[in-house]
Amino acid sequence: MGKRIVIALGGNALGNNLPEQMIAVKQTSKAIADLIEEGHEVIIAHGNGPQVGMIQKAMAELTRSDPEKYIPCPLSVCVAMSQGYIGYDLQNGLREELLDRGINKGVATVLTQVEVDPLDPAFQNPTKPIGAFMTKEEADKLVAERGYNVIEDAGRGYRRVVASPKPQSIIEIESIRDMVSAGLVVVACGGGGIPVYKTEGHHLKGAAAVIDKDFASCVLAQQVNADTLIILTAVEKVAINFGKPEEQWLDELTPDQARKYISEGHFAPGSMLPKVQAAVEFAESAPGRSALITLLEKAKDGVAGKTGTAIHL
Ligand SMILES: Nc1ncnc2c1ncn2[C@@H]1O[C@H](COP(=O)(O)OP(=O)(O)O)[C@@H](O)[C@H]1O
Ligand SMILES: NC(=O)OP(=O)(O)O
Repeated sequence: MGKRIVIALGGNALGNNLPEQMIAVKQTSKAIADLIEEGHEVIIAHGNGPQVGMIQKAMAELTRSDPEKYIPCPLSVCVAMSQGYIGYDLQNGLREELLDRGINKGVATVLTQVEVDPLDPAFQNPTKPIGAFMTKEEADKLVAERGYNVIEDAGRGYRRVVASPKPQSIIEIESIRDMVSAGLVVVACGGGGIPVYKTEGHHLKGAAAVIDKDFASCVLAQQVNADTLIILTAVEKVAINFGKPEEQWLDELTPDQARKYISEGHFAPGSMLPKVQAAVEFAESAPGRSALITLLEKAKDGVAGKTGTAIHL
């Protein structure tokens, strides 16, 4: 029987620049269409780290070129722009793949706002890497000239980091539910959602942040009452002792085992840790729910129970 599945797409599903994204989305669309063809209801969320960094950099250059003419573009607006153009590519990639298979299903992107707490301590402690990798010299220059926060990212180079508050609720959730019920394939909560908080009356104010898409996908999966949350990334399974000689790939994880491994430091912050945390939160949120972490191209096999790391009670 078909399941309701929320898919969270990682960086390898989208590539690092526009031409890479066009190619990557073709492969991504095949993996998603496989699940739709099997009768599953699919809701898609995705990351935006490289893309939102690129947009923010372009907008900042524009302001620097003529500050009178081009006022600074808030980070929340950059997130909205990233949702728009990633959704555009996903809509077209999926539309084509589904039509090629004789499946006539609408695909639609919802520009999604996600509520955050303006007092979330994450605003004082930027951790979310965005944009391209830099050399140490480039990073030092950005810190000195613009006061940006940068980190050294797992031996791969330096990246700018911004605040990443926890998602609380999805503003457009009713629209998303209605569209899913109407049989549409919905792309929602892109880039973790546009971070907003409530001010006076019904006004929503954009926040200078980028929400983690794994945590936002977990909230989305709960709020659409999904059966499964699938987090697609660049590894087939989750490992303990990752990258070490005693590395061990895991087929299954209970929330309690996951918490033990988290406390032992097996999952890297900013990469595998939020995925395992989101998977545990979803698996524990209601009876019968499970999460799966696997490779993009193994999604179909993962849902069939043949691979990936399944997280359930
Ligand atoms: N314990 C672990 N098991 C498996 N992969 C891990 C682990 N710790 C860190 N990783 C790394 O995390 C990566 C996934 O994180 P990331 O690249 O940030 O995700 P995304 O697909 O969302 O862009 C994997 O490709 C792997 O290199
Ligand atoms: N917003 C977000 O989590 O993006 P990445 O998955 O690209 O880091």
